[in-house]
Amino acid sequence: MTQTRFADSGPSLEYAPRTTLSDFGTVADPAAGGYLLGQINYTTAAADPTVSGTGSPVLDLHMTADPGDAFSELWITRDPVHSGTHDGVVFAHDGEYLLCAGRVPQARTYAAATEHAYLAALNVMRDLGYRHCYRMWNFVNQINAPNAEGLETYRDFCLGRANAFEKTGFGEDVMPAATGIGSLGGGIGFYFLSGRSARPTMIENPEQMSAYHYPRRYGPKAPKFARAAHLATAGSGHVYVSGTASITGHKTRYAGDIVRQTHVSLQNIARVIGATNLWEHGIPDGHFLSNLDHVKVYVRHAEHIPVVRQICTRAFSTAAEIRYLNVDICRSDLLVEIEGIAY
Ligand SMILES: O=C(O)C1=C[C@@H](O)[C@H](O)C=C1
Ligand SMILES: CC(=O)C(=O)O
Repeated sequence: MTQTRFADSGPSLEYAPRTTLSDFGTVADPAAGGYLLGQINYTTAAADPTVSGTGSPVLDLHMTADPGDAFSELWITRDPVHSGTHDGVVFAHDGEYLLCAGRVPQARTYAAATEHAYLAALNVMRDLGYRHCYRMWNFVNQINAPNAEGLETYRDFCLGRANAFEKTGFGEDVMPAATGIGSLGGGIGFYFLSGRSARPTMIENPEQMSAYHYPRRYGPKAPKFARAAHLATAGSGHVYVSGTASITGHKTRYAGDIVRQTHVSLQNIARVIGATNLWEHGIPDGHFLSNLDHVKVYVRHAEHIPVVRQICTRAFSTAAEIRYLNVDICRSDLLVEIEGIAY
């Protein structure tokens, strides 16, 4: 696959859907100048995706055991949305952006069902003309456990995803940013953001091997995602940063050491969004960690959350929305993973 390095990100678009991490159950108010492209609930039980009474996709993810920690991620867009369903996938689009969401029910193995669900979502994007997918999220229950055939569930998921990408040619030029993280139940929930004319630029980290080049020791098919995706919108654009962990090259660093893993994760993010690296990718404006917002911090062990919170509070802006989630990470020796969006 050729890596897009100096992609023409095309004209600056006037807007891109913005999100907010609201208290659970909050619903966007069109009167407040926005339309709800999709609502993702990080909550205490998983459910199949639905289209709400007001015509927005809703996906419930089992991401917390405490109802008090549940929150909703609301993707707000500028124009009225049209919604629909196709083969288990729900979607909404506003003429420029599309959000689609799906779920693969709990199963003994996941590759075939993941491939089918991904193909449904990729077909929706293609058929509606939103070919430029720039961000994917995947929430995989029992992510480190062996499936019924002894293959780690994450690797099983990666196999199905890769097969869907290969069958459609998706990702051959521009790979989206992504997150692939554990959950507390509900099989595999996923949601994607895609644009019609917004051509994302995929961003890689020179300190890390591109995940899609990982050697076979990490699974039969490599994970398929970029370290970040830049969307050229008005101003400096948005940088969607993938889930980022304590990996340099292709190896996990500081196994067992939560403090050092947190610092390496933050260093990786700072490197990806920094001016030097973005310039290398043809993007003139760099960012700092203090520019990151809508941060999700995934921590394997609950007892580590206080120290991770202490480190992240110092690293990010006091204005940043940050949520901490106690879930498994896609490699059994990883203790923490961080994602966010730089505006
Ligand atoms: O497989 C993924 O999409 C993925 C896994 C983790 O490395 C991280 O969450 C980023 C993406
Ligand atoms: C495993 C992980 O977080 C990565 O591949 O970036």
